[in-house]
Amino acid sequence: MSEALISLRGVGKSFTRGSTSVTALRDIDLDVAQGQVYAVIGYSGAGKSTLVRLINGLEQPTSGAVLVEGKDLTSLSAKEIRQVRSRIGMVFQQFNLFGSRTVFANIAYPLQLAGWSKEQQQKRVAELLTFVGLTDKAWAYPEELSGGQKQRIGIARALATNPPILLADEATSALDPDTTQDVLRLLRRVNEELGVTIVVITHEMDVVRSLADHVAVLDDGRLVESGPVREILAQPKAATTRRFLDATLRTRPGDGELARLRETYDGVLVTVAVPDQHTIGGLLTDVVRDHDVSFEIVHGGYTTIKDESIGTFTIALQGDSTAVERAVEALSGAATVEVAA
Ligand SMILES: Nc1ncnc2c1ncn2[C@@H]1O[C@H](COP(=O)(O)OP(=O)(O)OP(=O)(O)O)[C@@H](O)[C@H]1O
Repeated sequence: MSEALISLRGVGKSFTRGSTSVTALRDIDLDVAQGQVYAVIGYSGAGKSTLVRLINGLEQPTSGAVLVEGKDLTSLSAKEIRQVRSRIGMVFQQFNLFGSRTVFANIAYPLQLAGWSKEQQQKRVAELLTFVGLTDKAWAYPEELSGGQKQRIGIARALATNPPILLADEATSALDPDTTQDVLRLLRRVNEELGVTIVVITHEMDVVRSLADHVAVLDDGRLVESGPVREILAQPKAATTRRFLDATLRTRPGDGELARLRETYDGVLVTVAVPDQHTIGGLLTDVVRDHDVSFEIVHGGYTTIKDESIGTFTIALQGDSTAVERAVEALSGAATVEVAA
């Protein structure tokens, strides 16, 4: 049995409509370990919703296997799939609250379905309302709440029966930037304080940056890149990932910016990603001291990822070609380095 809480093994999914077939996912391998916040990012049509429906057992893959807590969903009965689904809390973009029920009744609903007693329900709903900071809204109706408050209630309801996994499908896409940050902070607490493993589906790199520790990038049904967020942000390999980053992080020069820098500055353009705020100065000082080169910082800055920051600086490195090569080698020993072609 794999150690991952969720595993996709060579998963493909096609839909057939009449004589045409659409392939939504191709040969996806993905492992989400217990305790992780794993983001799946992709543009519209990349296959994100299909992936969610496969993980929560609403659809079966055309090929490959989906495992949740070691159970292969492709080999389970409908009843067994329902049991697996009860281990996954769902949070939706449009909140999906019952408008005719109070906040209390919305959160109590899954408890009622699971057969909890009235007293147990009351105790659990009170705990959840405290956790999401909305004890004063127990008797309000969803229409009386702001979008952010609705999503807090959506999260409380998803957590009601203590599922070990939370699947958040574009959970902040309907919210403004400030409210988005509040909800992302709440999701982090869900992960850190309650130990819930979270899979976040999003089209926003900012969500990945503030919340996730791992990320997979989907493009046209393919998983084009995956790994720790810090590594992918520091050195994205796939063109799709770079597009996402160029749109959100101003610290990495895009192709147009690199062309402009090349016209403006002499020397070799080198982009250096450093792991924290205290590294770049010392690193560049050492390189200039040890090698016969000079430099100018021409682009870059710091970006916050969860509570840490990484710096990405583009420098124009000047000197003879051997010295520049050695300097790049020295930088590569201490940081992630990309030399512009
Ligand atoms: N039930 C279906 N029948 C036919 N085609 C489908 C079905 N569900 C999804 N698709 C197709 O599969 C591809 C991926 O769709 P999916 O909804 O998973 O993408 P997405 O990344 O979630 O996009 P969005 O962000 O726009 O929701 C699209 O080409 C879509 O048209």
